[in-house]
Amino acid sequence: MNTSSTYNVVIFLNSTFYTNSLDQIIEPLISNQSAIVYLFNIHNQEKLDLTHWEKKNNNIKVEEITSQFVPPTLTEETLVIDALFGFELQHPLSGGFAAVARLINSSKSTVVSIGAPSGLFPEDNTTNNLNHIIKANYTILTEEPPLACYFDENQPFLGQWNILPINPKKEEDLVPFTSEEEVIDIIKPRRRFSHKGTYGHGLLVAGSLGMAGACSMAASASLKSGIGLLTIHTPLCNRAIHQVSTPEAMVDCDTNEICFSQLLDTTGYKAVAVGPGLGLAEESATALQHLILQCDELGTPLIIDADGLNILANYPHLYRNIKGAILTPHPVEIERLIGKCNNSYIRLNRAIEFAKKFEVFIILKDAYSFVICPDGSYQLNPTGNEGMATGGSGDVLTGILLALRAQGYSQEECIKLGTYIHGKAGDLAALEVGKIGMTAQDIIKYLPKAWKELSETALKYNGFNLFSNSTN
Ligand SMILES: NC(=O)C1=CN([C@@H]2O[C@H](COP(=O)(O)OP(=O)(O)OC[C@H]3O[C@@H](n4cnc5c(N)ncnc54)[C@H](O)[C@@H]3O)[C@@H](O)[C@H]2O)[C@@H](O)CC1
Ligand SMILES: Nc1ncnc2c1ncn2[C@@H]1O[C@H](COP(=O)(O)OP(=O)(O)O)[C@@H](O)[C@H]1O
Ligand SMILES: [K+]
Repeated sequence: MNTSSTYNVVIFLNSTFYTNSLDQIIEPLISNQSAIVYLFNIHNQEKLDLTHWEKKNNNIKVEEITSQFVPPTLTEETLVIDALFGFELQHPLSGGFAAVARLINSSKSTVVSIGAPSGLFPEDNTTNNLNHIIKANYTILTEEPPLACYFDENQPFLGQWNILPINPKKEEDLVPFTSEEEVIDIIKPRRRFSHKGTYGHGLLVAGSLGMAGACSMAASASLKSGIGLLTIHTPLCNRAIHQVSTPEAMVDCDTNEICFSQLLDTTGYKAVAVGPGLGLAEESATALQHLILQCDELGTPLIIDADGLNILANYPHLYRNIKGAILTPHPVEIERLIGKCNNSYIRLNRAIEFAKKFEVFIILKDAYSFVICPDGSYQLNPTGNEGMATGGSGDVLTGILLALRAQGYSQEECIKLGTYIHGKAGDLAALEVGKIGMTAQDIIKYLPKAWKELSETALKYNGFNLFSNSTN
């Protein structure tokens, strides 16, 4: 047998593999280079005969593997094509296939997986053997991505992935994403004869000594998302900061110099958001419990973020008092509520269980954020980018959500529209200033443009639902 070190391209091909990929993907990848195909004609399957293909391309040699095979030498220069398994696997790779995965993973070759990095399951990889999944540099998906593609821990297997939908999925099998059509149906126009009272008075309870910024960014984001009136409740030490940074907002100072401590009356507020930069002081924990009970009793729409969630996690008996609230945890914050999770799939499912059990709405924030409703349904948010991985981005989202709840949007409308516009503003910021240099303040800066573009699209495509949906 030839040693493969003489070949530029080494292909591991399974006979069950969708054969369209041969001419549509594999041939163009090989181009005119010398290539060897290790063809695994799997038991019980119809045999794949590549004799004709081999004859047509004289740079390609096909070697059928029936039992043992001498593993090829894979060098830094070799291009490895993994065309063994797509996303249909239900058991970890074993035997010879596991050995191939280990061989490829220990090499320095560039690896292109087709269909899936062989060995990866489409959703739940909890029972998988992670050492037996091929680590690709690039994956060419032959159908729309399953859930596993949106989880952080699977990216080392997938590498950079792209979709070439040779095998398009049925609508009902697609991972659900919030669409632009959906959000333009949600967004409401501003009435010509409206006033600040029309768009709600929101209360932002945020900030502490050293974290005026979190409060300030949430406040600015609210103000740039259409809120009618905004009151900031914050410790005394930050009063001057907010009066200067957001003069449009009123500042209601806590009696405590450095942290949130007062028992608040939420009467008169259309919505309350609590948490950004709040800190974890004991006084704040007491005041937060009171605030949660108040909102529950008065039915005040509530958004809980950041340290609000961190404090809440210490008082599980209060979970039954947050019915109808919106929670906006990042992965570390949600685990304080639902316990440590071994992977993103478990985390998502436990978050869904939590949403169902306590009838709350959750935005599980990450590179792809999940918006989860109490009926257990969820959607992924399609907007946003890695430039948003910077302190304060989440505080901006909280501000947006407060503005939307104050304006009367329902929780479901609010989480879908809010995450969408947050990511869109981030995308506009990235377009203008780039992903490295952008900050949370740039997301705020581009919020008005994001709202403008989305409103114009809404007006163009559905006349803004002027008659069915407007605030009056
Ligand atoms: N300028 C300011 O005043 C700022 C204040 N902040 C406030 O600081 C307080 C603490 O919040 P933190 O979130 O920093 O602290 P946490 O202790 O909740 O979480 C911090 C850890 O979570 C990790 N993490 C975050 N997102 C993750 C993801 N998607 N996947 C995996 N790991 C992830 C981070 O790497 C970090 O190690 C909050 O009240 C927050 O509002 C922050 O928002 C940053 C800016
Ligand atoms: N890589 C990324 N791609 C898209 N969005 C991101 C990315 N990283 C962070 N984000 C978004 O930025 C926000 C970060 O929130 P969070 O972690 O609470 O930040 P902070 O506490 O600093 O305000 C979330 O909305 C998250 O979805
Ligand atoms: K594959």
